[in-house]
Amino acid sequence: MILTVRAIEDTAALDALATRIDRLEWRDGGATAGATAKAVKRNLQAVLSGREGEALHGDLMRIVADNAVVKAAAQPHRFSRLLVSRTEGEGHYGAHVDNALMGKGEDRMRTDISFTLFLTPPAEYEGGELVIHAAGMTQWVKPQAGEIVLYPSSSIHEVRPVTSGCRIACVGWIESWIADQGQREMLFDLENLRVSLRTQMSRQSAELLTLDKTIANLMRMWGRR
Ligand SMILES: O=C(O)CCC(=O)C(=O)O
Ligand SMILES: [Fe+2]
Repeated sequence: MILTVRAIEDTAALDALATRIDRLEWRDGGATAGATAKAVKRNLQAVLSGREGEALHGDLMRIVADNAVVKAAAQPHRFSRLLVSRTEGEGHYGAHVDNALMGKGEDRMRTDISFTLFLTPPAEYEGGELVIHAAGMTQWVKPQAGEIVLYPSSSIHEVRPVTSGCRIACVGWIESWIADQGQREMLFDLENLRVSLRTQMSRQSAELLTLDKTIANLMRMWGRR
C-alpha cells in the first residue's frame, strides 16, 4: 500500500519550518546510507544534532507520529531518527532498497514502512519525484508540501534528479506492530470502516461493539514486536 497523507495544513507552518531548515548545516547525504545505497545517493543532509536541530527533529517527529492516519495505516511500534534532505542541481537518489535493520543497541529496529514528508511545494522544483517500484507496477509521486507518502520498505525506490529548484524533504522509517503489509492493510480498512460507522450509529451499538472486538482481536493475533 502506498498512501499519501495530508499532515501540515497551513502555509504559515510550512514557511516557519522552511526558515528553520534554512539555518541548519548540511553534509553529504552519502554518510547515512547503507553500503549499496551510498553509491547512488547524491544529496545533502541536515545536521540535526545541535539544539535547534534537535528541536526541529522533535517537531517533525510529532507531525508524523501524532497523525491519526499514519497511526491507523502504520500501527507504529518504533520510529527511526528522521533525516532532512536537500536535493538540487541534478541531485538524486538512484534505485535502492532501504536497510532492513536500522539503529544500534536499544534503538535497533526492523524497517517495515518508509515515509517522506514533502516540505517544498511541487511548483518550486522540477524532477525530484519519488518513484516506487512495487510488484508489477511503478508509482511516481510528487505531492503537495505538507503531505507524507508512506510506502513499504521492502520496495525498490528512487528519487529522480532535481533539474531545477531545490527539494527539501524529511524521511524516516517505521517498525510496525503488524509486520505483514497485507494484514496492516486489512486493519486499516477496518479502522476506516469504524470511523465512518461512528458517524452513523451509536458507539454502543452491537454492530460497532463487534467491530471493536474484531479489530482488537486481530491486533492481538497479528501484533508482534
Ligand atoms: O527523499 C525521498 O523521498 C526518499 C529518500 C530515500 O529513499 C532514503 O532516504 O532512503
Ligand atoms: Fe530509500
